[in-house]
Amino acid sequence: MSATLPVLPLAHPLILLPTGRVTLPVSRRIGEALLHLVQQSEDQPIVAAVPLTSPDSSLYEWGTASRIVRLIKPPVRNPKQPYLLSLNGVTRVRIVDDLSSDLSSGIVHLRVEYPTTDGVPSPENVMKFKAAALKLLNQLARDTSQEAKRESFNKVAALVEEVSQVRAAWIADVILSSTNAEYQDKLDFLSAANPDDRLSRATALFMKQSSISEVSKRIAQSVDESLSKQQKEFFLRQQLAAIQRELSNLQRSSSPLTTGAPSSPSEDGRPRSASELDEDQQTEVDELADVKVKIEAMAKDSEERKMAVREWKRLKRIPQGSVEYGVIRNYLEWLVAIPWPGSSTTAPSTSLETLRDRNFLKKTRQQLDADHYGLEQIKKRLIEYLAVVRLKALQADRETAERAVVPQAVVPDTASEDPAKAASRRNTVKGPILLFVGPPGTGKTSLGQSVARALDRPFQRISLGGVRDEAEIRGHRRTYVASGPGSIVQALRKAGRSDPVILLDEIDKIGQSNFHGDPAAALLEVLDPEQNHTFNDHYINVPIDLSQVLFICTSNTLDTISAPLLDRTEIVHLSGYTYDEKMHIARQFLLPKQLKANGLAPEQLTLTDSALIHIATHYTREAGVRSLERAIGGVVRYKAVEWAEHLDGPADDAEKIAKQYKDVVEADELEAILGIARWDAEENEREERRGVVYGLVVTSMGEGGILPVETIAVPGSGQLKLTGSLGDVIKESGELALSWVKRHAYDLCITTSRSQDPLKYPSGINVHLHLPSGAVKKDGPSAGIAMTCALVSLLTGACVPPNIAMTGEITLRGRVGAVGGIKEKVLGAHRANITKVILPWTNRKDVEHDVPLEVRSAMQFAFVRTVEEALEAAFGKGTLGWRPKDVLLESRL
Ligand SMILES: Nc1ncnc2c1ncn2[C@@H]1O[C@H](COP(=O)(O)OP(=O)(O)OP(=O)(O)O)[C@@H](O)[C@H]1O
Repeated sequence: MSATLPVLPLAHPLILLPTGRVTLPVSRRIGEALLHLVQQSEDQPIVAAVPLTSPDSSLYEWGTASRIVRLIKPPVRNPKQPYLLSLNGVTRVRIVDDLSSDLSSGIVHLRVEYPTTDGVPSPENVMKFKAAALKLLNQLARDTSQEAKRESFNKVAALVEEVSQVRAAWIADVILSSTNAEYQDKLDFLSAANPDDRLSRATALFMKQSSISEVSKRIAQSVDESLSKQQKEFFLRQQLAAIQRELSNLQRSSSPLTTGAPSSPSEDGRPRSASELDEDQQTEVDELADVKVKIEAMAKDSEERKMAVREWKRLKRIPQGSVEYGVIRNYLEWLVAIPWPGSSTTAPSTSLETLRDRNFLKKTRQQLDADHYGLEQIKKRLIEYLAVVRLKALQADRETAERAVVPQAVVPDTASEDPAKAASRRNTVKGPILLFVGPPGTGKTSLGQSVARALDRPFQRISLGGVRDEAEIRGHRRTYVASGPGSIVQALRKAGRSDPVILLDEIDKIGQSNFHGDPAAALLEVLDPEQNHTFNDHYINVPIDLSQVLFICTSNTLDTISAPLLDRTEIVHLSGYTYDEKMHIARQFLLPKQLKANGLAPEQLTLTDSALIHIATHYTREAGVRSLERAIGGVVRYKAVEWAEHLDGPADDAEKIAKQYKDVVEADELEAILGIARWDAEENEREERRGVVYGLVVTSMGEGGILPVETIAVPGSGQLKLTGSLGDVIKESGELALSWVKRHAYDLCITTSRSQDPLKYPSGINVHLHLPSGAVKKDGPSAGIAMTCALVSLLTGACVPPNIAMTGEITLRGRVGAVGGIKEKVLGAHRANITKVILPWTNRKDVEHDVPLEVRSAMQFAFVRTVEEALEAAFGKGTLGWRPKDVLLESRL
């Protein structure tokens, strides 16, 4: 039978077998011709899909009559895209026309012949075909890892088994059209129209396919084998190392005479390796053995143990030289180094014993007194705190003991215990978290150390100043190159116990949330008793229980600490020392410490009281004692050199007497030893000037001091200019002060009528108000009265003496409101030789409670309620010429 069919050439190496299906892109021209065809015919039109045997050759003699099942036009917005054509192969056709027809002009119509493809193949051929097909299909099903594929192979296999003799050739077409046989084989198969012929070709092809897949499997297997050989080698090497270790142990224990081996143990008692080249290998083995022991010591069924075992197994599988090996080993070393509470290698806690001691509080007091002078309030607070810690620990201990006594059946299962309850039980061991706030050098860190000593726990300090990256606290994930755990885990490892005292230094300087995460939030998790029993370090990746750790925080100021963090702490203020306290600290602690550090005996150097006070007043001006310690250190070092020269000096008696060593340092020698006193110059500079008044401040370091408020008048039109890195609040204080002064300019006799603006009368001026140290940021409302006094001084010409300093917020109505940091400010003023301070009336109690008597008695205090009272206290009674009160106006107001 023959017919004329439109011929679709299939680009090399595409081929469509009967029963197969293909989707291919076709050019616009062919697409349009096919579309025309589709539109013309009622049914799915038939085309002859004929392969091109090579990219530029003519048509193959055989093709497949196929139905067009779908033709997709390119989208309108992109007409250059090809058409998409889906064909379904129906039956073989042979072209009986000219095979070299010109195909470039689009679809050509050629005469084709339908060969007789039906007929029953011989049973022998069918049997062979079935066997080959089943073998291949089973093999394919076995080798594939995809479940769906396996199922479809099995289905086809079932079909093959059941297929009748008549349909056998058809199923050969089905299988071949979906397996990836070679192109040439498929072409041959296409040309086989006779069923017997088709079956025998298919059988040969299937056999070829299954032998190919067998060979490739064998290759894969041999690759696998060679890999496991590497692993085998690794294990053998490990065993070899172990055998070598045992052998050298044997050698060591037997006498050198009998063995004749020159083996001597090394200093640490380990056998010395035969060659130094083996030393590394030996330590490696020892270290790994150590890790193993520690893993075995971990609590059974604990998370950390599971993780360690898993990683250990992985380590053993990996070749020793690989990068991954190093990473896992490093991780394991960290994991086992953490003092896990349940591990038998973790140092046992002695603190419970210490807490049980009846004299615990007495001893603690003695410890605190031995380490620090003064600080009565703080020591009292610490004793209270430690008493609470003790009570709670003992209570928790009692509860545990009771739980152990109750028969097993009644004891609630800990695993099924409510986690909240478990947490609260854990929390009972702890008190609140202490936060020491104060200027540098006031003993915050050393108080933390004293607490650790009193509790007999290891002490670790983590400095948080400048920590911008969350990973510094929490560690980097293991996927990072050179990752490691965060500072908390490092501190725990160094402490070696699960209950150390950890001092988180300078929490006010921790970075805020940024693209490196939020370090403050990580810290919050560390400190929060609700969360910290499952602290998650990114590197370790096993929850770590921090509930036994006693955290103490220090900071210089409270301003930059986030509210949630503050909320979790109990604040203890250390405001700084008076001169008297500094003298005692210097004599009892700093001088002996420096003498010891510099190799002098106490009898070899004495500093007179006047010398010590001179150092404290003229060479240092700080709330704490760190500079004082440094200056004393300077004096001691100077004398140490003199002493050394004296010892090494000439033997000649006369000269020796001339170079006599003097063991006392007087105040007048200090200039020769320490240089010119820094603070002398500043004091001399302070003078009485129009428009300048001294305010009281607390710096960002928490240290009190004085700060001049300077004002000048420049020609202008009544503007106020504020400079000195001022924040919004302090700027508003400046404007408030000016408004008050303008409002009272007439009363202060600055203007001659109420309607006149003092900045415009008698001539136009601008006022420039500046707070020096321009680079330091300043803010807050407490400079209100100082600014008002400075403006009044500028506009009236009256001056405030330089020994007066003041602080206080003002309101628009002229009231003076309370401010904070009174103790720091007054102590700072005292250090700066201020003799009179003006403070808000409402801060009276702060002075009485907080300021030491020694300072109170050395200074004069003026507590004021209104700006008028402040002006009177600053300028002196009667200095400012107040106009008699305008009774009428006041009553109208
Ligand atoms: N009351 C005191 N008695 C004895 N020594 C003290 C006292 N206060 C501070 N010191 C000593 O002063 C030195 C500085 O103290 P420390 O390092 O504790 O200061 P700090 O407040 O932690 O400072 P920073 O805020 O800068 O960390 C230490 O050598 C400490 O022993």
